[in-house]
Amino acid sequence: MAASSEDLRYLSGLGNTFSSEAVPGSLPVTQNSPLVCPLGLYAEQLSGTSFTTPRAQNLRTWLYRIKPSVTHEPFHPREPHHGRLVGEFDRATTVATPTQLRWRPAEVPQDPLLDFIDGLYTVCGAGSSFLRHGYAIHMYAANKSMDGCAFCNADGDFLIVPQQGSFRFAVDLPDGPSRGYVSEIFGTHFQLPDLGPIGANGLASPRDFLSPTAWFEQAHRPGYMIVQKYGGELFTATQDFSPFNVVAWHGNYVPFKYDLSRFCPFNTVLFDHGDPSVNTVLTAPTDKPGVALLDFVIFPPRWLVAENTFRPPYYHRNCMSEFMGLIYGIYEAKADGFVPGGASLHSCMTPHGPDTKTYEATISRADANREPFRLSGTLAFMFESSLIPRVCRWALDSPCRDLDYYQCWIGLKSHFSSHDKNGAKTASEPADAADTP
Ligand SMILES: O=C(O)Cc1cc(O)ccc1O
Ligand SMILES: [Fe+2]
Repeated sequence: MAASSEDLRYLSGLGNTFSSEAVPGSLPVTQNSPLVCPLGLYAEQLSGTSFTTPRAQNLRTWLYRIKPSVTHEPFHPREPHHGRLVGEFDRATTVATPTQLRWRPAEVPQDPLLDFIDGLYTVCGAGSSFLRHGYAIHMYAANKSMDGCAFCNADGDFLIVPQQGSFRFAVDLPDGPSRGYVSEIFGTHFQLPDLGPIGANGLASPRDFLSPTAWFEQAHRPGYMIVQKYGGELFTATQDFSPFNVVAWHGNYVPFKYDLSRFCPFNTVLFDHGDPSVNTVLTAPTDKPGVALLDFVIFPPRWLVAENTFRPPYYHRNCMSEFMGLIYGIYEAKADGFVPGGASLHSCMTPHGPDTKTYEATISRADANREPFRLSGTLAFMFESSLIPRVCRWALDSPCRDLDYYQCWIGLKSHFSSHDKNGAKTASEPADAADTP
């Protein structure tokens, strides 16, 4: 049995410490671990950071369960094992490539039936879940709800971006098939970015992050399967009850969901194209200030108003690596080939930017680019990391791979002329000394 959507209630606010009880009086009030918990529940602490992590980053939750998580048969490697998940990105498992990569969307299969776990496969990543440093980027296509089965991840935190369909955890598919993207971060957690000079408000607001309230099912469930992801591998163990048996809880280590349409974008209002960091929804920091293990950045509908400016993304090479996906619509830098459900990867220092069609259309519509323009009906995103990803062999060999991707820039022709019709300096005239880098 799953909770119907009417049963689902949420608590609002990222980073808050919450309390929730499904039965009045089920949450111990003056201590975490009483000799006997109210209503005969078991107390269980879930630690998301080391015990001694400084208070501002410390994450833990106290759960009051009908039976504790420990009550299960031994773990075994999961069978059948599709073996397309990676937790350590080394030469044995993955490939290094500076090539611009792009993939068409994976078909959501009719057959075989795949739930979220079987439909999940790693595309690329860096580091190691064992060393608690790094990340993995996965994609999934699923056509079946998880039934009598729950997923648990010992390796890291999942940030799931459904592109099609809807689901809830353990992944039920109430409206048919689903497809999407997952970033997984090892050894750290997502937080809201600092806002700097933007001030106290803007971008993603803490109150729009929703965490579920306590909810439980009590029935005897023989053969309930727990799938544990550990070191990039899957293990299963059975138990005779549902793990969704938390009658009460309190703490700040909680799952949350966020509706991207709530994002309040900021942008340049006079000239030039701002850097995409201004659209960061969540960031997973490293120890170096301003250097992310993984930023989740979006390119939402918004007004483009910059004057005398090439408004699409600029051509660039970035020491950060950029994995992109498209949820719906057309991405502003690619006239075609980058479609909803597809993906691209531009690794550290790999040149990229608008395709030829976008460049030519933009500069030939110079007048139109002086008018405010509402970019509508589109939502793209980027997972951006300071760690260079290695790519899974099956992703490189996938029939969805767009081997002609590079062609989208081959048509970029020289527009250079030594006589600038706007009267600016020409190539034959040396620049002023002060202008010389
Ligand atoms: O490469 C991309 O399309 C993402 C991106 C968008 C943008 O507006 C500026 C820089 C950047 O990397
Ligand atoms: Fe980029």
